[in-house]
Amino acid sequence: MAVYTEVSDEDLNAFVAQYDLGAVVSCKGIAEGVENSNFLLVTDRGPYILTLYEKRTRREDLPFFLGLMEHLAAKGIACPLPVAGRDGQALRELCGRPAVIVTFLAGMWPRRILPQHCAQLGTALARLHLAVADFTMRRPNALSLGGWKELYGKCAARADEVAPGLRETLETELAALEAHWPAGLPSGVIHADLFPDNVFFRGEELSGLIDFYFACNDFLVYDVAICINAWCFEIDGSFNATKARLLLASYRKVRPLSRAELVSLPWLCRGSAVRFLLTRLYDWLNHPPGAFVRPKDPLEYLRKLRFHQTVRGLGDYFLDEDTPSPAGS
Ligand SMILES: Nc1ncnc2c1ncn2[C@@H]1O[C@H](COP(=O)(O)OP(=O)(O)OP(=O)(O)O)[C@@H](O)[C@H]1O
Ligand SMILES: N[C@@H](CCO)C(=O)O
Repeated sequence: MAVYTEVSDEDLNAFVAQYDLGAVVSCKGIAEGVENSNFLLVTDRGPYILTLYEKRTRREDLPFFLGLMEHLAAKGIACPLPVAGRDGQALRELCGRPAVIVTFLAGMWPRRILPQHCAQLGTALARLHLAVADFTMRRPNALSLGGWKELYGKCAARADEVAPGLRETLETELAALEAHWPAGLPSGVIHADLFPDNVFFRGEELSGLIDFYFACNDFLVYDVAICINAWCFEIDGSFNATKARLLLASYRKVRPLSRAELVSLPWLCRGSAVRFLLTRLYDWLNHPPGAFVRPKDPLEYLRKLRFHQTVRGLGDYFLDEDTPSPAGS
């Protein structure tokens, strides 16, 4: 479960006393998530989420993430809002970790993804991209080509322990991505980790987005590629074109995609597959024995990468247009 840092009652009470939230009623560790320690904190004022930021979240990035959530909430995007203490500060420290209390978002993430979830996701993602247009803070994507190469360097020697030939696959793919990565596409702040467990629904309706801790500046359509990988494959590894088509169609109704963006999608899907393959591979290889957080399966993303490598054009995904082939590298 994702509680890396235990918080004593004494520390918690002293921490919460800095806010206008009344007294602590209960505080329970949340099992889900792999990055940070999350607690469901209930005070006299109701439920909140207490997050202690762990290894991969850099302290200097936190003002960007918190500023982004404030900006989005002000624009009407349903997302957690950082709660300020009586001193006006939202970001403080608890048990030696940067820590924040954010508002609680009602809803559940979908355990079984239906096409209508993907349709609503497309709308929400496009709205998010429009809402960040006037957000002025910037954070370069540390997990793009340069970051992938760095991660590859840390994993290469042991990659074949996870799957025979993985080292060579990654090396060849990174070179291909470097040669074909698009340039000059419309850019802005992207969520960059909008997996199903970060999208809440109440009944049939999408009720909010969480977990902005990988948000960064990059091509907006790269976020679409991340979502295609995270939402449009079935458990057996097959690509679900209906889901992808719905995701794309609903996105394009809110934020039209240019031809250049559409044509780039296959390479962006390959890049996104490599991004999650590499972070998962790194976590898999560096997982302390006996740790309670189960690392996610890197090979799921190797299978997705292999699928995208066979794609000859956009028609193989969801569009009828005859577009140039990204394959053949
Ligand atoms: N604002 C919120 N309102 C309600 N529940 C929340 C909120 N934030 C987090 N949660 C709960 O905590 C869980 C973990 O949160 P989150 O996804 O932010 O953690 P993480 O460690 O960053 O995980 P990930 O592995 O997705 O990066 C969520 O699945 C959800 O159950
Ligand atoms: N969503 C990521 C983990 C958290 O960032 C993954 O599934 O690999």
